[in-house]
Amino acid sequence: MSQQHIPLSVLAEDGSSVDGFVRAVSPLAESLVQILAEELNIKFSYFQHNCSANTCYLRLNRYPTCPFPSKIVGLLPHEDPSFFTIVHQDHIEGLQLMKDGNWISVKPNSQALIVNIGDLFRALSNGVYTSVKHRVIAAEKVERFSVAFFYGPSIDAVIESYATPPLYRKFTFGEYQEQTMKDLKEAGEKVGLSRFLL
Ligand SMILES: O=C(O)CCC(=O)C(=O)O
Ligand SMILES: [Fe+2]
Repeated sequence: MSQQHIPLSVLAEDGSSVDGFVRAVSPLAESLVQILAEELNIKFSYFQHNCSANTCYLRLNRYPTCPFPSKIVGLLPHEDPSFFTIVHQDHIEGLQLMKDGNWISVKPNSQALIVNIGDLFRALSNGVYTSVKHRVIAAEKVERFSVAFFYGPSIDAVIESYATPPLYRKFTFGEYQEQTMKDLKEAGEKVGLSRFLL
């Protein structure tokens, strides 16, 4: 597969479809974060302080056709490292979610958006919101595209469980990213939030 990461701050307001997507999804992300934060009594100012067009980004995913779809995964199983992610997929099946130990296929719908809670909201909400493990399977005959909008903070943002007793120790987003890189290098996979369990 190929991926392109674009920080929102470098997107030109050029009327392109990527620009249009960001302009439609950014206010949606702001509304969602207000609703999710209010449920937990977390102040919206926390997100206003830590998240901006310099810290949120788009990922453009392209999954080329694959002659051995049963042997090759399009995108490896992972939880997103953001507060949450808003995904727009095309009409090709491929995205799967882990539920009760089984992979469940998400019915493709190019008229709908998918919202995935990421590890940071899981930690902040003390596990009330759950980051769902997902992957993308490869397809033999058709190419697939998706766009993911990652609502995340700056590297110095402090992530602290809002409830007591906390399930996770306090950490910065920078620490989380460093740990992820280390795990990818040493263990070959992302271990994720369980590294920060108390
Ligand atoms: O392609 C998809 O449907 C999901 C993409 C995704 O999970 C990601 O970019 O993190
Ligand atoms: Fe993802």
